[in-house]
Amino acid sequence: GKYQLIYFNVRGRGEAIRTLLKDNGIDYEEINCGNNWQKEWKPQMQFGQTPALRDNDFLLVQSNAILRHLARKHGLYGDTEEEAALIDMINDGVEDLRSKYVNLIYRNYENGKDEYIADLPNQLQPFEKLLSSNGADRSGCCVGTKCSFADYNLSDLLDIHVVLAPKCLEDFPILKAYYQQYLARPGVLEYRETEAFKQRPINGNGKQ
Ligand SMILES: N[C@@H](CCC(=O)N[C@@H](CS(=O)(=O)O)C(=O)NCC(=O)O)C(=O)O
Repeated sequence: GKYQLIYFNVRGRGEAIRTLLKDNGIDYEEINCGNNWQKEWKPQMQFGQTPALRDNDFLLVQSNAILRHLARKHGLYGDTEEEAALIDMINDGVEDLRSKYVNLIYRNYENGKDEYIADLPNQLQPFEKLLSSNGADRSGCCVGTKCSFADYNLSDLLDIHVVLAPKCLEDFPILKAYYQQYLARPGVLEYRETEAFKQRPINGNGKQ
């Protein structure tokens, strides 16, 4: 049956999942759990949190576990064990920066934004270096020559940081080209032109 993505109407930790599904032509149903979160949805979730993916009668939470589950099922996890390990490594690096971003947005935006943006080059440099060794600026793939789930997560991370700090990729030509390759993917381009994408806030508190 069809997958169901259960999340709030925000990009947040769901957008990499949505873009992976859309770009790979994988049909899914979007369920907005914001309407009755506390009573109906939160109690069903293993950690009381969302996003969640329902795969028939299998319910999975944790955004990175969802990305990996879809990657295993749909061939988006590299071609060798080493590639899979590098994809995991990069995705974990994305998670580290995403967690810092989430903390800024929800707990320290007014006082922490300038310092966060000043430190952003230090956070992006490792990705620039990692992607400079395999032609990711041309292929759009952070590992090997085929897109993986980490590409959707890393590209979404760059996407939300370009909103926060528009010039943040100016000193990172590889990352900038890699991000442009992502935006030019037919499936991504098409999805980003939908009203569903355009009207969806990045975060739940209106800050970006
Ligand atoms: N580690 C989890 C974090 C999930 C999480 O923090 N979810 C938030 C929503 S969001 O921050 O991802 O937008 C949530 O369910 N909050 C509601 C609640 O905790 O009751 C993941 O990666 O999925």
